[in-house]
Amino acid sequence: MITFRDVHVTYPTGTKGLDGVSLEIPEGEFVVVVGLSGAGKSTLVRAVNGLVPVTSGELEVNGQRVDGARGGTLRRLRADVGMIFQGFNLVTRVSVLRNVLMGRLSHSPVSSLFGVYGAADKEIAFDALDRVGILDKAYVRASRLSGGQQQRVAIARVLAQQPHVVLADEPVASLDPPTANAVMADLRRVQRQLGITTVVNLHFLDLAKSFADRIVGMRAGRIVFDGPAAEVDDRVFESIYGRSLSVQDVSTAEVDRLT
Ligand SMILES: Nc1ncnc2c1ncn2[C@@H]1O[C@H](COP(=O)(O)OP(=O)(O)OP(=O)(O)O)[C@@H](O)[C@H]1O
Repeated sequence: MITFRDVHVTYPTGTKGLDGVSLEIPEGEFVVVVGLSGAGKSTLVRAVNGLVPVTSGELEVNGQRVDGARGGTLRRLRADVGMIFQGFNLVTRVSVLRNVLMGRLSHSPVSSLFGVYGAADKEIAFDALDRVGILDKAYVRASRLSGGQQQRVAIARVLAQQPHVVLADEPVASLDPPTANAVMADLRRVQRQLGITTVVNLHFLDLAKSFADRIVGMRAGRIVFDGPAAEVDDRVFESIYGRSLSVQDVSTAEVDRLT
């Protein structure tokens, strides 16, 4: 369970990232956050693992307060919250397996410091690779994989971490539309299999509607819509984006389907 209670984030520049956000995300839900650039989507997601400090209000993850957490408390929290980034953040000069094993760092810090992982850690890493369909790439250098495959490695690394919460900040923004769809389908499938609470920022509304249980719409640091994906119609779209739907708001795959 993730709970925001009247959370404000003000950056040192004075810009408001979040302006009084209250939100409850129950365990096992798949939530997609949408909104214009600068609406506060990344700030919302990054606040959950303390990457962005909360200025005021309360933020709790599985009963643990994130606001004000530091040191060991923050490390324990981050061990339980996996993060997937737009740019994959892999170490591309080493193998896929080594990258996935990095997800075990918070569980076996001493042995992994020396690059030695136990059989149990390797089994977890192989299982994670299998879940995203790239087990055959385990010994391939990460740099040799396509963007979609690299993001699957990043998903496998997060799964190897065995977190209760996964955060994904624009995870498919650098992929072409069919690959973006396939990677979202992988993320959604493993999320359902393992019941991990997942919060994803997405740019395209059709992707958000296809994969979300629930959509949170943001505008100027505030939540302007919160409901099931099926309830997002043109009126809701306008409340989030301040204008009607245009061709730039849907992925190429959706444009093809509509024309
Ligand atoms: N490190 C920072 N320092 C100062 N201002 C920031 C910082 N990060 C974000 N902001 C500002 O906070 C507001 C919310 O930004 P945020 O990145 O959360 O929006 P977003 O909806 O994720 O946008 P995008 O889709 O472009 O990533 C914006 O006005 C942004 O310029």
